[in-house]
Amino acid sequence: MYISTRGNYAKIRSAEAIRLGMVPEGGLFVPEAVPALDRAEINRMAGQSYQQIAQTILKIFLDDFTSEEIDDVVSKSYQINNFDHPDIAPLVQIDSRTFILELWHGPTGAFKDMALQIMPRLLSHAVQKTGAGQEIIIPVATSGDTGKAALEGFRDVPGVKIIVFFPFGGVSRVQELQMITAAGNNVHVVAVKGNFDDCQTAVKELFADSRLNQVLAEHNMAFSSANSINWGRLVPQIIYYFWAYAQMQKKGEILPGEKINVVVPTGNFGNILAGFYAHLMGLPVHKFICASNENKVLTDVIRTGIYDRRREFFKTNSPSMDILISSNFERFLFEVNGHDGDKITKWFHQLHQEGYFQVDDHTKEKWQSLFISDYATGKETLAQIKETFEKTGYLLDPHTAVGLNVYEKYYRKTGDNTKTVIDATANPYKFNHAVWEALAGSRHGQDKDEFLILDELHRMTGFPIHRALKDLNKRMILHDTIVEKEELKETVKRILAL
Ligand SMILES: N[C@@H](CCOP(=O)(O)O)C(=O)O
Repeated sequence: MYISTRGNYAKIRSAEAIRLGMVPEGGLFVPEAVPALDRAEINRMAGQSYQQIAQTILKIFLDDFTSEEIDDVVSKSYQINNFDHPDIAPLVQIDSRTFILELWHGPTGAFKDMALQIMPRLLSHAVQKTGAGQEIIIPVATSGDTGKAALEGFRDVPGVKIIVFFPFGGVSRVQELQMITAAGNNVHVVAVKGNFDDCQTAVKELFADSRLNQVLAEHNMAFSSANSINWGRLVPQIIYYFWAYAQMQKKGEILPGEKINVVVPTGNFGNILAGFYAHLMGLPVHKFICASNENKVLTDVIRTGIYDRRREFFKTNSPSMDILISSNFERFLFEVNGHDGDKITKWFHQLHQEGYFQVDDHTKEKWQSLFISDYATGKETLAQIKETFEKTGYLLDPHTAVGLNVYEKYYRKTGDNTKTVIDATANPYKFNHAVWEALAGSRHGQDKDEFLILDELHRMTGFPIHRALKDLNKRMILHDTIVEKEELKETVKRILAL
């Protein structure tokens, strides 16, 4: 069963949680209890395919779906037409202790595809199961990657309309083009004069607006979410942590039961939280290393227990992590403080009203031996891309470079030789200007055409061009709406003709 992090909603089954997206009154759905996998089952995964591991994990969490339904969605989602690598998420070794988990082989070149290729199928089943029969409206807030992955995943899905809001000027040109050229008879893309937090806050307000939800219901519509606030987005992300562990075991890099480190560059805390759920299920993890860019609200809260968003918002060269209000930290706090919904309600109310909260020492102690946090500046990010390429021939995107940079700092400080998996969250060619600046050592490329740079980078590095980016500059612009951040609700009403 699924419960609300704020204790303000009845227990529901997974299909209902996925259909609703988030708790309408505020709060996120989480499993009432996290099921444990026994050691033998985790060891068996070393001989299994990505699809088999996916089936195991999904069946545990989505037990109101039939086994046939899960098998069907898994085989349709994680297949070679959707992912350009037979491993789905290949694990690449770059030195004796460091392994890069490439999560960007899906259709849009970002880790979001790992969940957004399967989630639309889960949502369609969820809608049928809950008998709601309404048209599902999915407002999405994105800092660049979720938007395109959701547009791709939900394109032409019957009974669904998707409206993506991205910060105008706050995403890379490739990310922007991927979204504004998105085809499909049910997709809308809107640029917002604001940052990601403005988009995400406004989207959450739509869910909480009872009058608007009533009007929607009168038109036989209902909101759901494709962001990681939806449990249906998060649960598929648990799979790849077990997969990575299984690959390490299979390659003989670790012994059964040996602990690994997991490094996650993260802004909305969803990706690292999925790893934490894997750990709660029994995945042997020594340290989770949470890596931020200059918007280091997560680094600070993990270190000090004080969540404070009253700070300057930086536009960085790892824009997908330009986030100060990290939705999934709420789920994390709920797990570590023993499901105390009252505390969560108090803290998140204070965050909303006053811009900060401080957790008690007891709560902070619960994560301090397991979680490490640090951040990389823009300059360090570029230097990491260059250094890694020169040393290993491996090309990092800026977000993955943030992860590796933070990990290297941790390694220098501790000498911890534990084998380490770093989530590679995006294809480097989604961020050509930053990668060019890193490798060429100058900002000259900033004024150059994005796709000329892409070609030059390709020539320089030999790194293959992701299929999603090949003819992106030749596609027609289909979405050109730009709105003020205060106009988001009106925009939704206009699109839906309410
Ligand atoms: N980094 C994300 C922000 C939204 O995160 P999500 O995991 O909640 O969808 C993005 O690229 O849009």
